[in-house]
Amino acid sequence: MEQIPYDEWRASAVDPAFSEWMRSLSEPEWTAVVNHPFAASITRGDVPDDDMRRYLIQDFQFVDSFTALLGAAVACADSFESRVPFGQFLGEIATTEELTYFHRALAALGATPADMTSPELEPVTADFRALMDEARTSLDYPLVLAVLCVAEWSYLGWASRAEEPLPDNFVYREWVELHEGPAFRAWVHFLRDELDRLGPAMDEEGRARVLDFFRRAVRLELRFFDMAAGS
Ligand SMILES: Cc1ncc(CN)c(N)n1
Repeated sequence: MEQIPYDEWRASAVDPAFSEWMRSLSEPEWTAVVNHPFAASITRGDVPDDDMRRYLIQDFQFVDSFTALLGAAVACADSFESRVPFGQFLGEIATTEELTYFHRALAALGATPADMTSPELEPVTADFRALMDEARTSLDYPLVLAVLCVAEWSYLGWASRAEEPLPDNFVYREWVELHEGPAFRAWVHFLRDELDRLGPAMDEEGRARVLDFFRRAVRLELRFFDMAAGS
């Protein structure tokens, strides 16, 4: 999509938020992620076991780098008020998502301990980890935010399309619930608000850099679901 400078774009935008500028410039991939057939299949609970196992094994490796990236956000956020939500979410991910959900879901899907600790990384998983590591080692708060925001906002996008009743099988139901609901919405809201606060004060070059990380993350989200779907 053509890259319209933020200042020009916001003059006529319905929602002039910086995060919305980046999201709209990440089409058509953004819409392809939130409407991805694999994600829709999760919400219905009808992913074949082998595919769900492969996806979660790879995602556990994603979550490892994602957790490190949250730590970087605590370190490089520009105020105490901004550090706190990252610390809170870090605590949740380390208990709910990592320790509980992944272990139970992968056990239910027949994964071995080696699948969790040392699986062969799919190319997209390695590329996603490399992007998160690049953002983490930059310790550049807007870049860290861009990658975190894509990961969480896009997941809220597909998970909020789930129809009630959610699947009985906890592997699917809990994965949807982890990415939906008031607390997760507030978290995504916070990430977007932070970008919306910082973006307008940046110069064009700085914004282009944040946009580049945002777009790369969106493309990786799409490749990740494509990998999971075996396409
Ligand atoms: C690939 C991916 N992207 C995002 C999320 C949401 N934390 C995730 N678990 N995995």
